[in-house]
Amino acid sequence: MSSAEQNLKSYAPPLWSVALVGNPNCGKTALFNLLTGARQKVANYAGVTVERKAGQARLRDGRLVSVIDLPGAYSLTPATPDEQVTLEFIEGRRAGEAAPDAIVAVVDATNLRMNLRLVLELKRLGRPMLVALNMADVAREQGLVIDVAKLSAELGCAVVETVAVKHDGHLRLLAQLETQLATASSTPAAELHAVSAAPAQLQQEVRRILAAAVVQPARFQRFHHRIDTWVMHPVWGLAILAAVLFLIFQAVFSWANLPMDAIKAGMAGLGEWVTAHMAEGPLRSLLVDGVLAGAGGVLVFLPQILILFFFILLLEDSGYLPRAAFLLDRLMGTVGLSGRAFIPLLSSFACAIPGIMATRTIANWRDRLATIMVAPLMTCSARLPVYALLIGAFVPERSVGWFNLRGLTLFGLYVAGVVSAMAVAWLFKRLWMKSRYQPLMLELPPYRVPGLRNLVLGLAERARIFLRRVGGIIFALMVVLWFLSSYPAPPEGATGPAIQYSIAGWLGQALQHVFAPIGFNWQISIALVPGLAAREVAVGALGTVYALSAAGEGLADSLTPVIAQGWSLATAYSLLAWYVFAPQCISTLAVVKRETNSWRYPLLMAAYLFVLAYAAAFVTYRVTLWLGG
Ligand SMILES: Nc1nc2c(ncn2[C@@H]2O[C@H](COP(=O)(O)OP(=O)(O)OP(=O)(O)O)[C@@H](O)[C@H]2O)c(=O)[nH]1
Ligand SMILES: [Mg+2]
Repeated sequence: MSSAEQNLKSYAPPLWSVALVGNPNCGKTALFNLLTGARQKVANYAGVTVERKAGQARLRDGRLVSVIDLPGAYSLTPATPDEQVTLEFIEGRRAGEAAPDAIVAVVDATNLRMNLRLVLELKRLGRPMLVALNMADVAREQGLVIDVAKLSAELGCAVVETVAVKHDGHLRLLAQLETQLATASSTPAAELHAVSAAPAQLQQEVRRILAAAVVQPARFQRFHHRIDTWVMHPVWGLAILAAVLFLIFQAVFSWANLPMDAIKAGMAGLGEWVTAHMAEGPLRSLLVDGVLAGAGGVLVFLPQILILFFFILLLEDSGYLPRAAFLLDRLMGTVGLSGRAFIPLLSSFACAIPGIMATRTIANWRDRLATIMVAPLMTCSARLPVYALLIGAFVPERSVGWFNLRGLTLFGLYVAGVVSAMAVAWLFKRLWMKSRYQPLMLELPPYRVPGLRNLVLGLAERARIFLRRVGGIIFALMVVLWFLSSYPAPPEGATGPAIQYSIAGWLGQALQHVFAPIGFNWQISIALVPGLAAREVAVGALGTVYALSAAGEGLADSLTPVIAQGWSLATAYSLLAWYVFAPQCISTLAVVKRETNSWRYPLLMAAYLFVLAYAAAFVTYRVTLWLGG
């Protein structure tokens, strides 16, 4: 054992730590995932990571190293809140956190001209450093010849090639970390190159290094230029975008039938089995009416959610998204949103929480706030079960020309969310905070064939999150709701279903006064209460409430036919309209509080969304009734 190692042993914890620093979209997170086995989000556009994440990597000799993934930064002069995180962290200025022991500067080997500037800036900090020359595979394909030894000599630190999308693409980096760790305690801070921070001089230095260490291929015609003439065309581009989104919603309905039927049949079978094998009593009712009808009713929507995410992941990894942002920039500019808002808003289709966090890539505070305020109007995946349930019950399975009518309706609901977000943003900027339109500056990544590994991991992650919600918060709320719906038990000689005499029944009747004008019955009114915590709970809650209100015999084995018979079309449409707007997600409000650092904005958000929801449901209900619904 070397003396250096003994030295390290003697001050064992905290672990030796390295931070991954580099330009946006150079593959830091992909590398982080490889090194630590984490599953952080990787996607082909700038600004995916907005928070620092820590993990541990095991070196080949068994020692552990702490690895920190950071948001990408173009330079050490931060322009946006996410870049700020990076700078503060590597300088050790974040409260309660020590600066990393070494920096791994991750660079995109195919874009050294831009990436090396940051490396030179990092170098000036004088900290132990090594360079991971990532995307070595793509560089080789492009015919780029990089003399690693020369580059290392020029930069004055170790340089290793990595391929963050291959399972063994990080081995050289691991080996280098091991070497560096062995000498860590004996190495003084790296010697400083006399490089000035002035941008022009940095650029000159980069050019000099490139000339010495890199042989550019003779004219490389990027194939994405040819695709872009179509995809970014002002007319064809929009048509392609509309077609892509449209196809996704078609697929959500037409592909999901088979697996959904299978899950439904499984749940129904399980319910029958429990009913047959358990004595009648509260426990059986809890299992069948509470858990299976409630949480099981939500589980059915797993296939649709996975299909939606399959497409979102494909789009994210292909490099298409920033291009769509450019296409829509003008449109978004007219309502006062920045083109940079596109990706946060698109992420909000999955869930408003990462969407709101992604607004950290927007430098202008007013633009950022406007984006945060409208993010919950994007249809998050938790609304999908509610939409799907109501559409399944009220919209006939029919095709209109080439299209599936249900898919069409779903598409319409998503469009309603987007259009109202635009309208609210417009009003918001008009009434409250004017800021001038700023043209969009966004890096266009090269197109990439989406990696299977990333896709599979991403889907597994979504499934895990959904199942955890079903098994966690949804399950817990269902049990509470079952309890509230079953007790107190009905008095002797009561005739109606037991739930009418319970606490929940009583609550539902009271709330119905508020909701009657928009056409909600007492069952819906009850379901909205636990649905406040998380949207899809409302579906489970309806399952439980209806299972318990079907007195005795007619146990609702599936919710769809029950509501198809019991509700008017006007009620169903009104509930859909309510769901397009209502702020039924406590976690979203909590994140808004955190990101804006004040209670003012989440409260304002909740208020305006409730008013909007009530108004929209009211109008929808009245108009549908008037039309004879
Ligand atoms: N072919 C190839 N693709 C890579 C490699 N490393 C990363 N990618 C892809 O590059 C894209 C960006 O990867 P990320 O890991 O999200 O990049 P990042 O540096 O964390 O980006 P930000 O978080 O936005 O700063 C993804 O589409 C990855 O699949 C590589 O070595 N080779
Ligand atoms: Mg990242």
